[in-house]
Amino acid sequence: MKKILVINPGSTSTKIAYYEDKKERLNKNVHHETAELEKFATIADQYDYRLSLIQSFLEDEGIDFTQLDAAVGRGGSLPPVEAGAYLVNDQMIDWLVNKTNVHHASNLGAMLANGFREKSKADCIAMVYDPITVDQYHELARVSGLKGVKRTSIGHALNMRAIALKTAADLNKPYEDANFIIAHLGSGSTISAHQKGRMIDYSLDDEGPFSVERTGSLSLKEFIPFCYQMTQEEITAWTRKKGGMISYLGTNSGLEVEERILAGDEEARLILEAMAYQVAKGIGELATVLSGKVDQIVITGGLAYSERLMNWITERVSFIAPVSSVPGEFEMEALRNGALRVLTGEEKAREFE
Ligand SMILES: Nc1ncnc2c1ncn2[C@@H]1O[C@H](COP(=O)(O)OP(=O)(O)O)[C@@H](O)[C@H]1O
Ligand SMILES: CCCC(=O)OP(=O)(O)O
Repeated sequence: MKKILVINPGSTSTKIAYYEDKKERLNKNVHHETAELEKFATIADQYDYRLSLIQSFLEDEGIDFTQLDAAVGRGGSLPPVEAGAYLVNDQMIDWLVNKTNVHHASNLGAMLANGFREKSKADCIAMVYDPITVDQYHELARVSGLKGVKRTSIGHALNMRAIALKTAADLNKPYEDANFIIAHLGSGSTISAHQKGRMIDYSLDDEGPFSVERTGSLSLKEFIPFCYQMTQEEITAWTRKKGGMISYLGTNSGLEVEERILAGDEEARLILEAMAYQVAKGIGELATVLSGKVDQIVITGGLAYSERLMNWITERVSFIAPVSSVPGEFEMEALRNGALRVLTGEEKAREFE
């Protein structure tokens, strides 16, 4: 029996799960107070705080973390990498702490997994799976339109690949023979074009549709003047934490917006419908990347629970391919499955270099 601890750090919480083989023994979302996290200057500085909080939580739940076979974390902003498993090593931690310029909570995944590996038995491994920087872009997708400005593949690779594999299994078609468009709509959003088992292009929430907190694409001529009124940190926070739906409606909660629409709030309806409209445009754009050969369109993430949003998107894109939804995310299971495949020798974990 393989004992696996899964750690998925988010901006306001750390999801943790403990499995014995595929059996889930614990699955919890440990919430972090904003005031607590604001005390730390950087994401990496949150390490000790999150580690001890998770440890006390595991102790309270009677989970023995000294006998783990694997501690697996959501992979953060590594340099562009192939999909799959990566063992945590000193180079990886050095990159996430000192070198990356994408400061995202997932960067703590490798560090926290390593922290629990150090507390566990000698043969326990620490690894990450399908980090946010999985890069399978094809050559054309890398050209941005301005030399020197890169198009980078940074998104919800873990959940999108898990959903793609699930969809392929549901359709009884090998993933390597299938073409899908998978839209992850959570706090952030990524839409991905999967061609024969590879995510060859994305429509992201900093260059495609807006999400609940992020702006999506903006008119450069309208936006450039703002860049002269703020620091780089301020403008990054504004566009990534205070953009999109929250900038119009003051909330990042799709649930609250649904309630407002039910109560007759016309602005709430307009903005949610505009989000659906932009997501549909993103899907349409990626359908051209696949030359219209799309087996299935799948909407996932928390917003896929919204029937209203699903209907608005489906109305516009169902001419391309059948549309289905897998609400929520399957990141914990995907991390567990990756660790299990490595522990059983079905998949080889790469060394990060
Ligand atoms: N039934 C629902 N209707 C509308 N929005 C929902 C529903 N359930 C969850 N959401 C919204 O989904 C978003 C969170 O998605 P989620 O995938 O959990 O994000 P993350 O894991 O990135 O924080 C929130 O805006 C939340 O309010
Ligand atoms: C940075 C790409 C992945 C991402 O946006 O994740 P969250 O939505 O969890 O912030």
